[in-house]
This record gives sequence, C-alpha cells and structure tokens, in this order.
Amino acid sequence: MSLWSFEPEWIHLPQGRLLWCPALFRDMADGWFEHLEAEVPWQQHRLRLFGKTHDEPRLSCWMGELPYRYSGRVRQPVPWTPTVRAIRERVVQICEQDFNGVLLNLYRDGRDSMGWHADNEPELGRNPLIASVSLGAPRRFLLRHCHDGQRRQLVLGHGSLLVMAGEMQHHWQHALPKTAAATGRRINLTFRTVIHS
Ligand SMILES: O=C(O)CCC(=O)C(=O)O
Ligand SMILES: [Fe+2]
Repeated sequence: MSLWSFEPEWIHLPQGRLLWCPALFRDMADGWFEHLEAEVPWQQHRLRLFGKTHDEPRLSCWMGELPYRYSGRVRQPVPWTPTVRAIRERVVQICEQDFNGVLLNLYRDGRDSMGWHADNEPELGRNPLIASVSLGAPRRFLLRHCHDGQRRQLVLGHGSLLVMAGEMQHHWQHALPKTAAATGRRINLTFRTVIHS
C-alpha cells in the first residue's frame, strides 16, 4: 500500500503553498478523537485584551519537548501522550520533518474559535512547516493575504491534513471563525518545530 490513500493536492498561492489531504486519516480519525479527548490535559487559558482578561474561546495544550512562546506567554510542554505520539509519527513520515512540538486545540462548539494570526513566532525559524490535523466536526478555515486582502477558504473535516509551507506565515494570516450552525466538538493539532526557545 502506498503512503497516500488518495492523491494529495498542492494548492499554490501567491507567496505560499498548502498541501491539502482531506481524507488522509479518515480510518483512524474516530479512535484518535476519542483517545485525545480523554488523554490530553486540556487547559483553559486566559487572554488579556484591552486591559481585561477573558477565557480563550477554546481549550488547548502545548505538548512536546521544548517550551514555546506565543501570545506573549511561555508555555511549558506536557509530555507526549501515546495517541499524539502515534499521530506525530504519521505526520513526520509524510512531511519528512521531525516535528518536536504540537499545539492541540479543542473547540467545544461553534462559539469556540481562533482569531486572525500567523504562526510566525521567531523560534519556529524563517519559513516554518506547520502540519495541521483536524478531527471531529468540520469547520471553516480562512486565509487572508496580509497585503492585498485576497482570501481563501477550506473546510477542515474529520481526518484531514493541511500543511502550510513556503513563505505562508510571512504573507498570510489564518483564522477559524465562530459559526452559528449547530456544531459538535472538534480537535485540531498543529505540529511545529521549535528551533530554540
Ligand atoms: O484549529 C485550527 O484549524 C487552526 C489552529 C491554528 O491556527 C493554530 O493552532 O495556530
Ligand atoms: Fe495558526
């Protein structure tokens, strides 16, 4: 059997590229979702905005080998859990990159979300490869170009892999918007390589 259960698609954008594999992990996705929900020490982080603190609209967990500074905070890693280790192995094999950390997010319903940002922290290096595995409820993922405002949209479904590559993080932002539609739980894992911290 080949590594791919179907043809992956490269999406070429001005100043970036995406590898899109909508059904790559479909066979494992139910089991992975169930295990991750139970196994990951999900945390509610607080966010400081205009002098007030709010709960972040999602639960999250930074896992891996090194601390990671983002949103102005240093997150200490929790150790790999068995399921994340197994997912990491598959993603490393496909991307040919030895990811040493992963940010896990749990979106409890359509009110949970992530605002516009780029994964451009200095400790990820110049043109980081970010590998995003989605499980559970499908959600819209938006991309917008930082300078000319052009947009793209993908629906990240159960068992999909999206790899952001090239100069993407310097020229594009991404977001996971809220939705008013009745929406179930979703887990997303973004594998990263922290170079220094
Ligand atoms: O949940 C998603 O698909 C996006 C997550 C994301 O952008 C991040 O963790 O940096
Ligand atoms: Fe991101």
